[in-house]
Amino acid sequence: MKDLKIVTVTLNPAVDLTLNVDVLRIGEINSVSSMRKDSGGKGINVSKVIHNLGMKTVATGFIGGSTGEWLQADLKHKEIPADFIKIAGETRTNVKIISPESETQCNGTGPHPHEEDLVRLCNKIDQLLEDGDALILAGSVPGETDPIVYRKIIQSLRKNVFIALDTSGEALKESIAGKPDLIKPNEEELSQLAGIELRTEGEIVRTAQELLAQGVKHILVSLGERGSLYVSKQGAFRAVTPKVEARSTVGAGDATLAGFVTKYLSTGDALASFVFANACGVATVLKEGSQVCNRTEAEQFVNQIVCMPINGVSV
Ligand SMILES: Nc1ncnc2c1ncn2[C@@H]1O[C@H](COP(=O)(O)OP(=O)(O)O)[C@@H](O)[C@H]1O
Ligand SMILES: O=P(O)(O)OC[C@H]1O[C@](O)(COP(=O)(O)O)[C@@H](O)[C@@H]1O
Repeated sequence: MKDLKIVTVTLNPAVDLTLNVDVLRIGEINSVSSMRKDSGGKGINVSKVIHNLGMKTVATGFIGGSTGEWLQADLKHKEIPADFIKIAGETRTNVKIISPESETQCNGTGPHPHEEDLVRLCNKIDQLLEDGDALILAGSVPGETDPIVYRKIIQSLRKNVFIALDTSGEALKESIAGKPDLIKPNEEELSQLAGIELRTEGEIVRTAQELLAQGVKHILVSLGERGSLYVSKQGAFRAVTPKVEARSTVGAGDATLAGFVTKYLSTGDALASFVFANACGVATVLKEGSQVCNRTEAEQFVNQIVCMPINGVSV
């Protein structure tokens, strides 16, 4: 069989600076007990997981300035294939403050690409992909960039590939018409897309079914420590994850997406992919900072994920 590959696109990468504090007091001087610096941004994290799972991946997108250089060097050190486009401006730094009670995130805006940078990116994606591969578009849209950007990228594709999208707000809304094969919103992102607060499992499933009608084939809604929901033509399913002592949930959504697409591309089994996705998510919350799971860590959780069909969806 051909060696399939997953290309990830991060329009707005970040260096994640994680500060661990024993107590966080807003408006006061806080002591940092430990800190770490990781390369981050959604597509980049997805590529890290795919690489750890043993599948071929290439990370692309936009980087800028010395922060971008650091990020690229870090990926090189981790032997993760990367092929980024340099743009003007400085790649952002996202600060995560973790205390025993809370996780606070301060994320930057990031430099925005010009129209010609986008053309270069679309050409690069086309060069990197072959028929049968997968493309994962993940993360926020930088600065003043038009939120239609992901739809434009999808529409520029000349290869027959599986397309997964993980973004939020206007960018998610504008991308649905591009008919990505899979989306992975969390509960809040799906509520924003629906324009109402989704309070019950039934409401989430019904919203997902409306998206199916609009051409999205797989909807994976992550619910943090409550696991996730999966909706496709096969039906609606719930996965419950085991209770663990989370060190940092940063990157858990990215690991979930990577787990699903990696398994789905190699097996075509959507439910096994859904279970594996959750196993990757749980295994990642046990890691400090923006570190992600490897295959052994994820596989340890597969048998502990309880996956069941959702029958008789109630409001
Ligand atoms: N505290 C937790 N305990 C166990 N599993 C978790 C926890 N937080 C997240 N997960 C797992 O990781 C997945 C993705 O996490 P989530 O926080 O929903 O993603 P996102 O970062 O995109 O909002 C969840 O669906 C679940 O499987
Ligand atoms: O692109 P966005 O939505 O601003 O998010 C960027 C942040 O998301 C992360 O990729 C983590 O994402 P998840 O916690 O959703 O998996 C961080 O590495 C990064 O700082």
